[in-house]
Amino acid sequence: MPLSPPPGTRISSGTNGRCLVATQTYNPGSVIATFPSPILALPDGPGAKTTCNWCLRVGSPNDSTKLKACTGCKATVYCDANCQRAHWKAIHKAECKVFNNLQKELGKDWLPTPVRATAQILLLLKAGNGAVADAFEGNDKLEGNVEGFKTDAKVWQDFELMATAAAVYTGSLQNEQALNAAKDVLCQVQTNAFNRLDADTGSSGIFLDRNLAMVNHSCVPNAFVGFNKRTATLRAGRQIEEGDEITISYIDNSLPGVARHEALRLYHFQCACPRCADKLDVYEVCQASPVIPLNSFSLQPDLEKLRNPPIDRSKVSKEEAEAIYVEWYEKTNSRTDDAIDIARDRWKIVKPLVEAKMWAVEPLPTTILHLCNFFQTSYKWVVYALPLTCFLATECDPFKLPTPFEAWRVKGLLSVVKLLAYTGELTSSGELAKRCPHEGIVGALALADQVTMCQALLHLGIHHGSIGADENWQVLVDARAMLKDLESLPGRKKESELIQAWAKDPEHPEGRTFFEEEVLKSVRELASFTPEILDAVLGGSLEVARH
Ligand SMILES: C[S@@+](CC[C@H](N)C(=O)[O-])C[C@H]1O[C@@H](n2cnc3c(N)ncnc32)[C@H](O)[C@@H]1O
Repeated sequence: MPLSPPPGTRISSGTNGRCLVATQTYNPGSVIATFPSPILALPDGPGAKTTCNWCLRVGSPNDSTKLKACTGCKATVYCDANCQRAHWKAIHKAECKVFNNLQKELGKDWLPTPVRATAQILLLLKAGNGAVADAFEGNDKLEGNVEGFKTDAKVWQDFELMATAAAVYTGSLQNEQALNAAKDVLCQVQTNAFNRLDADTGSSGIFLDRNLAMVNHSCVPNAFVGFNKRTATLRAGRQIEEGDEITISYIDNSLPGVARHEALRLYHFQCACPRCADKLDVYEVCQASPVIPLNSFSLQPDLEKLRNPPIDRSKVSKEEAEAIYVEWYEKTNSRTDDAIDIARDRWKIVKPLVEAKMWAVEPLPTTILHLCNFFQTSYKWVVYALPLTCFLATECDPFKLPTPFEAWRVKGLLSVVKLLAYTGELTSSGELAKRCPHEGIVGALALADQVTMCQALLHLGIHHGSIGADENWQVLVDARAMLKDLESLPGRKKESELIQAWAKDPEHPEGRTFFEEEVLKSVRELASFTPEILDAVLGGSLEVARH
């Protein structure tokens, strides 16, 4: 069967191989296509025992609906009999034997993700699955970049081992030709499968759909992909005109060039997008972004600031910024010692970016996020995480990701809500001052209407989350439930009406003033403590408990 591009698109061929082209216009956020029947959708290696192997729901320890193991191999788990039956029919009937042999012969009960994915494809080919044969062996087969992978001796050695393992476990290793076929499949999987990064849980798995795999990469893409269970959705990130090539980013495109090019090595091409060609940093990409106006309904509605960020470029050149990233990564990324010691060493490295106020240039936002995560795991310091999340949501994320409906922007907003719900309780029980020695934070929270703040942030998160993600995204479901609870609180009629008026029309005069006075002002005040907290904690003058 030839490729069948979704309605509203066509497949074209050019210098970058095949690509997907729009045959109609798409507005920012509109769905271009959904892909509900992937060839591969599996959890990461050991995740096979903690994630439903069919619908990919991640189990959690406090989950009331426990995942049940396959009684045959005990190596895969499922939500219920329906998920198990569907997986059995699709692949597990053949795969169950593989896991059984693996346990008998090697005492192992999981396979590394690329090995399991390759094994699944080999089993489906063996069973005569036509769609899989078309995708992996037909005239229009998936790109594998085999010659490219061979040029890196270390990578190729790993690939030979993984392909051999998949061929042995599936009983396909009859001869040299069969081994080469397994290597081809592995290369095709590596080139075309998506890391199914789950914005709820962060846990990933992989996903491969033959038509979705036709979308090429750009570091300034016009579309993005989201995952929900076994379905991928391709959405426009900005306006796409008829005839435009649809592009997505295969990597974290907010990273500096040096890191993006390293991540793209796996795909064997030199990216020639404007971001790479003109060596643009995040601020320059943001300044040129056509979606800036969408931020008028966001926590950074100052569009002028997005167009002219208050940074001092004379303090750090682009080359220096890239060198900072490399030093940060090489010196601290693989360390496993005390989180605070690592964070302090990172702080020394990122200092020039701080002086230049380039808060959105990586690795500065990640350095702040790591400290924020550290605070959140500590009973004594958790309140300090609030200013940091406010800062990330106003000074980092909007510049890194100017599209306000991207899942990570929405998640950033909702992290502020979670912390406000916590500090709100501490404030009303009179515990806040006892728990938090920072007078500025305590004072700001005493004056703030934390319920109104949560309510406004939930409106923002629900509005943008509904554009950028599926309606049943758990983050959205939870946000809606929380908003409903807050809106039913007694004695808050006036506040609720004003926030609802603003949410309906961000230019509503009283609604907008109320949002600016009661929400933005407090968020900005809390965020303003961040540089000083970072300096005190990471500079070493304020001792924090170690883990
Ligand atoms: C997922 S496939 C995309 C479809 C591919 N063009 C094809 O014809 O099958 C990924 C491969 O497409 C090519 N590719 C994707 N984006 C590219 C780009 N921006 N420039 C050059 N090649 C690109 C690379 O060979 C990459 O490994």
